[in-house]
Amino acid sequence: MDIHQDDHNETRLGGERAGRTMLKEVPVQQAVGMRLAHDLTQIIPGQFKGRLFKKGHLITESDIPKLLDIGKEHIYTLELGEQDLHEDDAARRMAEALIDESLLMSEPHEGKVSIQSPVLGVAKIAKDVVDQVNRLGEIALATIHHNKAVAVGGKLAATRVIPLVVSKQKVELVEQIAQQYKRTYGCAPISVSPLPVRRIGLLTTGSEVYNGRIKDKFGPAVKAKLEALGSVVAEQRFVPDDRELIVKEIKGLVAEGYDMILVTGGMSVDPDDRTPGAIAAAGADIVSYGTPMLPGSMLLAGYIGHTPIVGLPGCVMHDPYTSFDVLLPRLLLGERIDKEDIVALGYGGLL
Ligand SMILES: Nc1nc2c(c(=O)[nH]1)N[C@H]1C(S)=C(S)[C@@H](COP(=O)(O)OP(=O)(O)OC[C@H]3O[C@@H](n4cnc5c(N)ncnc54)[C@H](O)[C@@H]3O)O[C@H]1N2
Ligand code: MOO
Repeated sequence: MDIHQDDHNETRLGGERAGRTMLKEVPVQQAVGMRLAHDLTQIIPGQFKGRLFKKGHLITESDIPKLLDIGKEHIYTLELGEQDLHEDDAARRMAEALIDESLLMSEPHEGKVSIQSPVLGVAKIAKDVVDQVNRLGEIALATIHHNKAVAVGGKLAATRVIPLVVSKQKVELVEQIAQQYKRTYGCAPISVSPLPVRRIGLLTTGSEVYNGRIKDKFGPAVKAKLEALGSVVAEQRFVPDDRELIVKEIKGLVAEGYDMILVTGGMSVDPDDRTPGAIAAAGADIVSYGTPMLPGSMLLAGYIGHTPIVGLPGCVMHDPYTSFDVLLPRLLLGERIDKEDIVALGYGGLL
């Protein structure tokens, strides 16, 4: 947007357009009785970052030292042109256009509108749309990653324009991009798929655990990860490092009709690591043994019929974020994982 300085204290936004916005700079000492044109921010590192004064605040004599303390020697008075939008309204309109109507939208705060999830779910974010919108310039649309789990009230996205005032036309372009996406895909570019409650069958391998030499640490770790996503371990069984016994118990868990089977331990290169072979022998279609993500490289993902089966390597027991944690939200939604999903883990997958 063009900004033309008309004289010492008046700024015109929008060049020669009709209905242009007039911004006037007023020294704070002369601003008593005027209203602020936008939220004003204070930052005290380590202590405070936020709104000190709200848009529309009526300036009083006692505000003057506070304004000077945050470096404001002038304030703007604003006459909004009919072809322009204030940053608060632009942020609000962009958010309304882009999000599913079930999502929670904040009031503008320092020009920013935040979008939160009303449910425990999985973020569904159209990256192409986010890129298209941000390519327009003067706009910030920030989101979390597609397919990330999000808690109730968890942040999904935020919108803001860069200048105080932006042309309506630019916001209309955002609305058109969002409309086009909705027409093509039948859903908003930013939405959440609620996580259903799934019942999981867990098989823990390892003779050292089975024989009581050490206490099981996999069970509690896997239970915590599933519970955080609203699902439950319905049953945990234990087996020593014996291929035939592992195959038998996998088949037993499948017969119980659980939504997903997880098999822990024995996933790497030792002669006692029997789990990948046993999963194959139990009749699984293997999508991938191994993922290009560290931690979680020795994970196996496959299906027995429609039931996902995942071999979990040792790291899942102690690392908070592994390839399992990336795939888990989609597995719980019932989305089919394919080889390309595994391939995609490599870029950015070194933690
Ligand atoms: N030479 C190589 N070494 C390792 C490789 C490799 O490719 N070459 N891969 C590494 C990766 S990655 C992982 S992850 C680990 C472990 O993988 P495993 O799934 O085979 O784990 P285990 O050998 O069965 O056990 C490792 C460790 O964890 C303890 N464990 C296993 N299950 C339980 C349980 N339920 N509760 C408590 N503790 C458990 C086990 O006793 C071992 O101490 O291999 C790397 N090494
Ligand atoms: O499967 Mo390992 O987890 O990369 O540590």
